[in-house]
Amino acid sequence: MTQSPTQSFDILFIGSGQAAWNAALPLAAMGRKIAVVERHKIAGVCTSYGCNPKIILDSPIKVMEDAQLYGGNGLESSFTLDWSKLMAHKNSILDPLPDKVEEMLTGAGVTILHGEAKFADSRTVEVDGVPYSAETIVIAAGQRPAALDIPGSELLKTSDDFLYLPELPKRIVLIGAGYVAMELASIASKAGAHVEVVQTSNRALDGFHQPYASRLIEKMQGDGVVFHFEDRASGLARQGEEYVLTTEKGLALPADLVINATGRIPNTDLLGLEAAGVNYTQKGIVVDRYLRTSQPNIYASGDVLDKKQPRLTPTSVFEAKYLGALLSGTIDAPIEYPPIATIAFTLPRISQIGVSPEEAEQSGQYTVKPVELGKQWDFQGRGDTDAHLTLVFDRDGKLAGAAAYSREALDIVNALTPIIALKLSAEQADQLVYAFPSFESTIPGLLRQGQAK
Ligand SMILES: Cc1cc2nc3c(=O)[nH]c(=O)nc-3n(C[C@H](O)[C@H](O)[C@H](O)COP(=O)(O)OP(=O)(O)OC[C@H]3O[C@@H](n4cnc5c(N)ncnc54)[C@H](O)[C@@H]3O)c2cc1C
Ligand SMILES: NC(=O)c1ccc[n+]([C@@H]2O[C@H](COP(=O)([O-])OP(=O)(O)OC[C@H]3O[C@@H](n4cnc5c(N)ncnc54)[C@H](O)[C@@H]3O)[C@@H](O)[C@H]2O)c1
Repeated sequence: MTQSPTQSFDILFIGSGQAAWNAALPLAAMGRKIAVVERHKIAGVCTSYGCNPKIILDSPIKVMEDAQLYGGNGLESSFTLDWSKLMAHKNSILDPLPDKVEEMLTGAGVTILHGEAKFADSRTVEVDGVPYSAETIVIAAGQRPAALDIPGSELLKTSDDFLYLPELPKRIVLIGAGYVAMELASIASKAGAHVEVVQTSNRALDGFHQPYASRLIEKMQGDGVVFHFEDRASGLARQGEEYVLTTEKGLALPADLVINATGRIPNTDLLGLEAAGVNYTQKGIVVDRYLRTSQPNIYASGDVLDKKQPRLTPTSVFEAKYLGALLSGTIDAPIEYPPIATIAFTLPRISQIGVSPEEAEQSGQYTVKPVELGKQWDFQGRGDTDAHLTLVFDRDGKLAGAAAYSREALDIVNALTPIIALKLSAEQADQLVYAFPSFESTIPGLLRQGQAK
């Protein structure tokens, strides 16, 4: 029997998430022969197991809490959250998206290969054992939840499971207090579950402005979330209908669901990177300033990279767009990352961009100005009375960073992003006429604080 010749492509992407399709699409539109390999759902984590399902589940919960803040002030609200209906609503919106993204890609001429990709050599990728060759290969394989090495670990669930729960369990224990654990704790507790958090250190949301993380912990404790700090999960067992999580300090926490949220690891282990000569560390694939790996025809983008930038969807999109331009020959310059806004979608939210107040204090090169947003009439009107903003100004008095604690922290950080990224001065901001009333309309006034001695 004659073997069919190996199909070849100009560029083959491993993974179909934001870090891949935002490059694959423009390159295909330019006439390049593109393949995208995906072993699971098309469009990756953000679409089905990350940002999108999380925010659909969070949104009505925020509406409930926002409305409750008007209690006694003209809006008497009483809501009932039906988790199963909310989950069905979320699924009805998001379940069709992978097919829609696949149609969009194939419509542009991209070949989708469903299966597990593994390098045979630096120009050949096997998909479920079938070889395909490509001149250029982009690794955009993302991350997955880290495993926890404790007895009974096979009983642990992850955020992937939480985001598809048909019913909300009565008692949930979350291991970890990073983005994933804090966001899920916020949703689950407000939706009616009893939530406990076991965390190794004495802090939550590492990397965020810690006074705000402490405020958030207090607020969540007030909502009934129980935090067990400076402790570690040591074992999980099933006892009849329930689970019991034991900890190193001797706690035995009964629960209906135990979620491991102790971090995410890069999907580098099954790729056969040695066969391709691609260097990587435990944190991900090593690239140069052109997102090129140790093998010159192989690039990488998104969460799978070993990088200092936050592993977020906007970072993956930025890298994919950069690669799209680089591989089409439109640009030849190294990647220059702008300041990247980040937010924990808790209630209230915590957001941050640019130089953090902690970095500013350490370097001594900046001025840090606190702003009591919660004392302003508009925040008081909405009941967002704990809202707070910390601004970081550089030596020229320009805004270099900001951290916000507020129900509106998303809008606040997005409003400040162009000011920081474009390094606008107070005088330039004076030329921006925003709609009023709004946080944006206060920005010129806030920027003048950078000039005050
Ligand atoms: C619970 C949760 C909430 C989040 N919320 C937010 C948020 O609110 N905002 C935000 O900005 N970010 C959020 N993130 C992070 C965001 O989802 C990621 O940064 C983003 O999805 C990264 O995109 P990517 O394309 O690099 O990787 P991914 O989306 O992980 O895509 C990689 C793809 O590669 C595939 N793959 C891996 N190995 C192979 C292989 N060998 N063969 C074939 N296919 C393979 C995977 O199946 C996957 O589909 C969240 C993450 C989680 C887990
Ligand atoms: N809003 C967003 O943008 C968003 C939301 C969710 C996830 N994400 C992305 O996903 C990534 C992963 O988030 P994550 O929360 O899984 O990881 P993380 O690294 O942010 O947090 C993990 C937490 O687990 C704790 N921990 C580690 N081992 C432990 C143990 N044995 N017992 C108890 N606690 C332990 C750590 O101290 C840390 O607090 C984030 O870095 C981010 O890039 C982003």
